[in-house]
Amino acid sequence: MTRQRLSLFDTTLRDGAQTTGVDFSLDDKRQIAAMLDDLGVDYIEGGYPGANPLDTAFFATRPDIRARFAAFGMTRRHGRSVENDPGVAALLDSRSDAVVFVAKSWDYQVRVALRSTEEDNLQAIAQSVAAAVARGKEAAVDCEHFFDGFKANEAYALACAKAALEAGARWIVLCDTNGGTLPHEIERIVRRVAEGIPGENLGIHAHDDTGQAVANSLAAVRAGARQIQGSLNGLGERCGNANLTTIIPTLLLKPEFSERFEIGVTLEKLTHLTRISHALDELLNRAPDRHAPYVGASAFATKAGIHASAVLTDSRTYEHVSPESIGNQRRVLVSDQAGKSNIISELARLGVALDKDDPRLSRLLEEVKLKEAQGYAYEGADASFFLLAKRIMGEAPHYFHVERYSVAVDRRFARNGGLEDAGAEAIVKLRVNGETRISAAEGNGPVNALDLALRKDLGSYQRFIEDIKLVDYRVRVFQGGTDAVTRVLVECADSKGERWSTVGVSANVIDASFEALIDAIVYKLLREGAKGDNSL
Ligand SMILES: CC(=O)SCCNC(=O)CCNC(=O)[C@H](O)C(C)(C)COP(=O)(O)OP(=O)(O)OC[C@H]1O[C@@H](n2cnc3c(N)ncnc32)[C@H](O)[C@@H]1OP(=O)(O)O
Ligand SMILES: CC(=O)C(=O)O
Repeated sequence: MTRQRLSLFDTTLRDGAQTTGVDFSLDDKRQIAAMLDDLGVDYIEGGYPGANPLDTAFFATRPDIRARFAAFGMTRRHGRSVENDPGVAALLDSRSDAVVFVAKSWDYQVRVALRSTEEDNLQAIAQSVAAAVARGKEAAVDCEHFFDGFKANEAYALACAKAALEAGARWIVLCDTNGGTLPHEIERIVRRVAEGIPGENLGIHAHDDTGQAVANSLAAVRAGARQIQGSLNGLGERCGNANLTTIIPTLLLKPEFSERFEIGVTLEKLTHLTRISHALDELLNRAPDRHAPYVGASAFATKAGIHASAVLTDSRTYEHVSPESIGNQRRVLVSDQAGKSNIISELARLGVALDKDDPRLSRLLEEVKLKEAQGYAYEGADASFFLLAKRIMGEAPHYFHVERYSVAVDRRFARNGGLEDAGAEAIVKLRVNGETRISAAEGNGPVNALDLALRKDLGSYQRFIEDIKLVDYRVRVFQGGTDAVTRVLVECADSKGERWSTVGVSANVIDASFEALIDAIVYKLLREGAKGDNSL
């Protein structure tokens, strides 16, 4: 069976710029366009030239991309001619390959939002499209509010779409602008539209206000639409747009679509998708969504023991596609939901072999469950889990012994009550290499001071820990009330690029932090192959 071509239209840089909290720079736009182009989308909508200086500058030089570069903007305004509309002129003058006109297709919106007439709106669509085509641009029309408009006045919504097609638009994009339409409605309406407008001219632009933008896009494809608009990581106005990071793997990996359609993204490029999704978050300074379909860190993470046992026998038992196909990874987590299979798998990842019949494995599993009941969480603290395993296996050397530590917090206030100075001092007394050493340090807070004092003088072990950097510190208080227990997670890195996480638990946040910091150092010493101190 010959497969039909589906066009992918990315609007990360236009509708994505309408996301709350997202503020692209020119350089961000250039980098994202390059990533999208490399991925293989067909169109990159760069923004709205003429609406703001950033987008105008972005369209003043065409980025060096293979994809079609699309400029977005309104049809000519009510009461103006196309020739005399600066907004239309900015679109036509931009260095774009395609122009996407947004046009109302709901008669109520024409009257209320545009304060125009139905007839004038039809003319604005036709005249704007014709002007773009006359300038040698490919034209598309985003029929705003199409589905609500269709339900209210089917004839007028269709007339808007037809006016665009007859004026020469390549794509008539049906927009679920308010995002309230459901998949079965989308499928029914697109089928009806496709009776008068060829499917190869129809696109879908869905918003996620009912959490179904992806389902709505796929429903439109089933009904005949041949272009999908969407964005990376589902960025977009309000709840976002259809998430291309979910749609692309679905089109390539699910036979219902992969057997009927082809897209510009290859299976090889699909293996870059997880990296691209995370790179976008990195640019936006956002934490990646761990639970994102396909690309999230938890998308192929198995926590339950029953699942882990089966996944390790045959991954297809609990995975709908292979994580490698999207460049993601399988993770088998250690927690209170774990069985021996989880433990064996995580130990193997950490380079430790332990047989299923080894009694130390049962002891380790019991200890994990006991500790988790006290508040420890090994799922995000692989180094502490490694140390726990090594201690139970009798393979954890003693390096040093902390006799005591103390921390003082210093706050000085000005006469007007404002904070004048703030800091903390810590003292750590420990035995190492047969000697007692006392180290003091100042820090910007108690944990910082403690960390610096602890790592100031570890005798012969100092050279192994010089390059440790504390890169993340997270505190969670749970159980609530006066019996609250504090869990601290610490993430460290070294100059080799290794990262490891440790956990500490106590009623006291400083004690919990101290425990996590000690684990972080001991883990590094163990990984570096440092010999234990026999004098302890
Ligand atoms: C569904 C969507 O996501 S559409 C995309 C929305 N994106 C944006 O709006 C982001 C960029 N927008 C902007 O920077 C500004 O809104 C601009 C520069 C485009 C326009 O700014 P202003 O001239 O100050 O107008 P304002 O934003 O207040 O109102 C929009 C105007 O466009 C008119 N308009 C809206 N849609 C259309 C349309 N499809 N065709 C013609 N005119 C339209 C409105 O009637 C209103 O007209 P008015 O100024 O006579 O009242
Ligand atoms: C065009 C657009 O972004 C919408 O109708 O939602």
